[in-house]
Amino acid sequence: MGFIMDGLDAEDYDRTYRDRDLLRRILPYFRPRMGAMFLVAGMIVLLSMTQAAIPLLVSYAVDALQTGTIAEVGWQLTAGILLSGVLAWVFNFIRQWQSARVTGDVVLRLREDAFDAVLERDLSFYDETPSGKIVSRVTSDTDDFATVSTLTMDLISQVLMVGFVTVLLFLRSVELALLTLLVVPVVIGLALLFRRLARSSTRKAQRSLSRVNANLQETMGGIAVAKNFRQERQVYDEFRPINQQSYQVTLRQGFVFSGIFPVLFLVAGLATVALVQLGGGAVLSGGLSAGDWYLFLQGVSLFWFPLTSIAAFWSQFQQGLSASERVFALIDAPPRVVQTDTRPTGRLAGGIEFQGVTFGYDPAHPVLRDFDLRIEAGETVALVGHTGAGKSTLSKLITRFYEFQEGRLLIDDHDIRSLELGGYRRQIGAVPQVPFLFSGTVADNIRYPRPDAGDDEVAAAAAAVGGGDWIDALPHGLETDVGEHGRALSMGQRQLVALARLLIQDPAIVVLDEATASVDPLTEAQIQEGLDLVLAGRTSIVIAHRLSTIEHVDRIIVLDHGRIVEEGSHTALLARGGRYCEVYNTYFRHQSPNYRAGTGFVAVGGD
Ligand SMILES: Nc1ncnc2c1ncn2[C@@H]1O[C@H](COP(=O)(O)OP(=O)(O)OP(=O)(O)O)[C@@H](O)[C@H]1O
Repeated sequence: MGFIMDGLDAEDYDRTYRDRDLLRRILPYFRPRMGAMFLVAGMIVLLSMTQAAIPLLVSYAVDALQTGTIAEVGWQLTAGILLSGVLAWVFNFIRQWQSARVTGDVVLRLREDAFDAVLERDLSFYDETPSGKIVSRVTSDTDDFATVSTLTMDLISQVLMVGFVTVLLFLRSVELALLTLLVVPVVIGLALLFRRLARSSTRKAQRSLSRVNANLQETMGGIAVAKNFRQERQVYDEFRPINQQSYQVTLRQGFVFSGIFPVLFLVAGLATVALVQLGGGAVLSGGLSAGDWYLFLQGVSLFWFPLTSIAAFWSQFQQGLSASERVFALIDAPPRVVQTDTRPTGRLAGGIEFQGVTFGYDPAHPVLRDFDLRIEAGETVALVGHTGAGKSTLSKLITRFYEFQEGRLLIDDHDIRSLELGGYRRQIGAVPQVPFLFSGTVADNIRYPRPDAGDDEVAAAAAAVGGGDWIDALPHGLETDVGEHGRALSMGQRQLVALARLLIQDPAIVVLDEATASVDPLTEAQIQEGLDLVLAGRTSIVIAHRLSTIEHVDRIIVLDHGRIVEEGSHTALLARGGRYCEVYNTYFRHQSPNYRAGTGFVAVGGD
């Protein structure tokens, strides 16, 4: 079938499934509802039979009119038509109801699996895939897949109906049946032509819509910056042509979709004219009864409807199949971080050793080459270096968010790949520059790593960080709502919450990316106190941005282009006058209370 990635650029993990494989992936979702599926199939057969019975009964009535026997059989035929109508309604109701249940169940489980797969993905997956695209796989793609199941059931019902009508027509008159069948190639030709037009216009419409979504997402994400620079007009001007393009493309799609039915009806009308003409002549010459003639005229429309709807929904059908392919590709994407064993970690001491590690986000362009570094258990290490030096990369390998290509990374002398990942991660406290807070209260956020932590524990952790004064500044203390992403708290407060959260987690290793955003001196002092408390007794790797941190750590590691160029204590490195002094002059010196602009650079005597 060669499914096409309609409207979405292929991602790295996308794959093309053979029809057989796709079917094998799809079927298990329907299996638990087999009973309901059989019921639906039964209803479809019965519905098609009762629907085909109505024109048949009417044709008998027409014959009875012609032969003058209507008075005798009229009421029976009327009752038959009424009964068929009622039964068709009942069968259709059961069919729709049951298929809605089946489809609903399938989407429910598919979406759960897709969401589960998303949660299991490595961090690299999130770096590489725009979040909007992941969301659309879990939501609209699973919906599109549901459309396929509904359409498949409709399709089966319509094909059955065509089958019944064809048999009926042949039973009544082989010539006229063949004449009716003559229009089939015409319809199929038109359907194929339409399929091509519809698919191309649908794909364009999807793409233009995803451009609108992407633009909206970016605008909302950067709205503060846009407002700050008073760029609302420019943002609007950028949005307008994208929106207009979407309008034009959707209009074209509407034109194509609305164009096909009049054309198909025209062909149906021409076929009906031919049947009226030929059939009417046959009735007059006595070769055909009036009832048969009526049945054939009805047959054309009974025939026509399924064929046209198969044509009309073909593109939707394909779209749904490729949607299912996208969802399964997401579920089946192989993890990059692979553990070779599940060694229980117990309580880690926290020793870390990189042995000849080579790593690149893109393996062809390594960020770290043959990298060696040993961090003793309980040591506090500051990583410094210019932007892009590889500081965050080191922390991402320690947190096991990324897989390295060569070398070994040892944790307490055990290969990191041999550890039970869940247990290991629970012992790693990672704090990003801008701590992420989830919607809820301050207390909820502090409790996040250990939901069973009692109120006392949470209050004690909050009070321990920075002396706890910061809690008094919150309108409702620990019960203050943090707002979306913690926006209702100041940057300093968010950092304090993150530190209290770390106390509750009680990790053996802390990986902390210090905030670059400056906070007021009081909060700064509170954060410093909090840090001292949180880092004590743990192995800590701090991507340092504050002078007070680098002055107090056990060892500073200066990175440049993924290599260690210097290491030692703050005073020793300053005395050496090497690369550290450059970094110090650039990033830290101005934070010193003795700093005067333009004076007092530390002499750089190194390379
Ligand atoms: N997700 C990513 N995908 C591809 N390349 C990346 C990714 N993250 C970082 N890099 C690249 O890896 C190199 C090291 O980046 P890293 O983030 O480790 O630097 P850093 O020292 O932490 O810088 P900064 O202080 O600016 O955060 C850079 O060249 C960067 O472009």
